[in-house]
Amino acid sequence: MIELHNLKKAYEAGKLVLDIPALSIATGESIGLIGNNGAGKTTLLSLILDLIAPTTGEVRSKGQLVVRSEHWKPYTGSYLHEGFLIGYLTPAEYFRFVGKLHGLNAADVRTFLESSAGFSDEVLFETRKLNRDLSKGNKTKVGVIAAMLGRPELLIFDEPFANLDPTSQAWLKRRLRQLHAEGTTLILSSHDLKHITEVSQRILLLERGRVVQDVPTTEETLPALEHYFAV
Ligand SMILES: Nc1ncnc2c1ncn2[C@@H]1O[C@H](COP(=O)(O)OP(=O)(O)OP(=O)(O)O)[C@@H](O)[C@H]1O
Repeated sequence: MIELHNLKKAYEAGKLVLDIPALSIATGESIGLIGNNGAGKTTLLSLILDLIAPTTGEVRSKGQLVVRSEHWKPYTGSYLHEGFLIGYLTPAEYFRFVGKLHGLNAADVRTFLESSAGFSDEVLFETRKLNRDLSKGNKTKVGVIAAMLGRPELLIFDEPFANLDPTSQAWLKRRLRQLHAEGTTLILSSHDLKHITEVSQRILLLERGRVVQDVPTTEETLPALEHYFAV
C-alpha cells in the first residue's frame, strides 16, 4: 500500500534527518515505529502524509505519488499532533465537521461516537469547551476518534498512547487490534515498547533517520527491544 523509494529529508542543508532507500508497507499490515527522540519518526509520518516535502525520493500510496495526487486522502485517517484539531470548535462540532467530509450525517457521527464509549465519554462529546482548551490527553482522544470516523483503510498515528489514562490506553489497543483484524493498515509511532509491540505485527526501529531493524513482532521482540534501549 505504501512504498518509499530513496526517501531523504534534510530540514537544513547537509543535515539529513531521514534516509530510507526502500521500504514497503503492505495493505493490512500494522507497523510500529520506534526510536529515540529525534530518530525521525514524526518526519517519516509527515512525509507519508505529504505534510512536508522530501528533499529527494518519493512516497507512493496505492501506487500513486502522494505529492501529486489527492486519491489517498479519502482512505487515509491520521492524527500526529494537536495542530490537526480546529482549536475554535468544540469536540462535537469538530466531529460533525470531520464526519461531513466523509459524507456522514449527525446521526451517523453520534452512532460512531457511541461505539467509542469507554475511550471518550459523554462529557467529552458534550462539553462546551473548545478543542484548544482541552487537556493533552483529551486532545489526543478527539484527534484519534476523528481520524477513525469514516473508517479509513489506512490509519497513521504519532504517539497515540501518550497522555492517555490506562483505561483509554487499553481501549485504544483493543480498537487498533480489532481494526487490524478487519484489514485496516496501521502505521503508529510510540515510545511505549509494550503498547507498540502489543498492537503491531511488524516493528521498524529508526536510529538517526535510518531503519536499523525491520522485524516481525514475536514473543521475543519486547524483551529484545527493552534490552536494546536499556544501554
Ligand atoms: N521543522 C524542523 N526544522 C528543523 N529540524 C527539524 C524540524 N522537525 C524536526 N527536525 C529535526 O529532525 C530530526 C528528527 O525529528 P523527528 O521529530 O522526526 O524525530 P522523532 O523520532 O519523531 O522524535 P521524538 O521521539 O522526539 O518525537 C530531529 O533532529 C529534529 O530536531
